[in-house]
Amino acid sequence: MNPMKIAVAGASGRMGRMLIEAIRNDADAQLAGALDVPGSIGIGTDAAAFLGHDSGVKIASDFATALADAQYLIDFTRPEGTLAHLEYCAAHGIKMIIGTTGFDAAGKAAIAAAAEKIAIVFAPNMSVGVNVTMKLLELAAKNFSEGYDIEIIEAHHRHKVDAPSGTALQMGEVVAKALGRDLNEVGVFAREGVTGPRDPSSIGFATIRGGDIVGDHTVLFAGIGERIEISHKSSSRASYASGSLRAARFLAERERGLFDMQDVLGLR
Ligand SMILES: NC(=O)C1=CN([C@@H]2O[C@H](COP(=O)(O)OP(=O)(O)OC[C@H]3O[C@@H](n4cnc5c(N)ncnc54)[C@H](OP(=O)(O)O)[C@@H]3O)[C@@H](O)[C@H]2O)C=CC1
Ligand SMILES: O=C(O)C1=N[C@H](C(=O)O)C[C@H](O)C1
Repeated sequence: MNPMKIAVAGASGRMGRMLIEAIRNDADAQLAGALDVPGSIGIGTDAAAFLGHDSGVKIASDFATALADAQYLIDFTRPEGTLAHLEYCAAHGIKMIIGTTGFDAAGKAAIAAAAEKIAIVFAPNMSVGVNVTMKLLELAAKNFSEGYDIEIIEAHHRHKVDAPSGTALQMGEVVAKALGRDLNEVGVFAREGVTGPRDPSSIGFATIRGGDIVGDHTVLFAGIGERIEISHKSSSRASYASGSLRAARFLAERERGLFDMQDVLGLR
């Protein structure tokens, strides 16, 4: 098999760098482009310079240069960036792996519309562990439908800009769906002052931001006389990068359509 020609958006970011390192270590993948915003610190430098390596790929800010040789774009940036890249990729037949979080409904609809033209994997968490945890949550929620209060607690590093995390929201959606509830109706995202007693159908969210926490998620099922906690903790971003490359391999045979990591991992 020829190596997959992969460009990375947000090349100077935490995930961008992790992806460039993962591509370098994967015999099936080749770094084919590196994209970042105008004015970003790495523009014009070699994309693998932080590894002390010369990849021959310079970080560029214009899409035509950065994506000229790319078959795939892996995008971990910001919603507005991803949506601009999406338009270009859909017009030029470049498949996308989207890890960015924090989209509103219109952004998600734009991704779904683009997937009629190109193949896309879009998931708030690319790690195998988190995606298996989603299945555990489905099972747990079905068995704790009465008498258990459900709260989702997530913790991330001080630089994270969106809350709750995309993963926490997906966990809430999985649990709500298993219980026949709508997260838009039962999600509680803030509590302060005299809140009154807890609505038993609610799903609460709590967010912690600090230091260099990579990403912790816990779903708490609190009953009378017992508590069940299902937790996942990331200690490195490597699992997100390896999951992204697995997603690219999954897209190799697909021309169009919207997929997530449950599809990639055969968990659906
Ligand atoms: N799905 C998953 O498994 C995971 C998802 N994420 C998500 O990925 C995203 C990025 O996370 P992280 O790498 O930590 O963030 P960083 O801030 O470290 O990196 C973001 C990168 O995107 C660039 N960028 C910023 N704004 C724009 C824009 N408008 N258009 C294009 N590029 C832009 C930044 O450039 P500059 O530095 O110059 O501003 C930077 O290179 C977040 O949404 C996060 O939640 C993170 C980890 C795992
Ligand atoms: O910003 C991060 O770091 C992470 N973001 C993703 C999210 O919002 O769920 C995934 C992971 O938790 C790390």
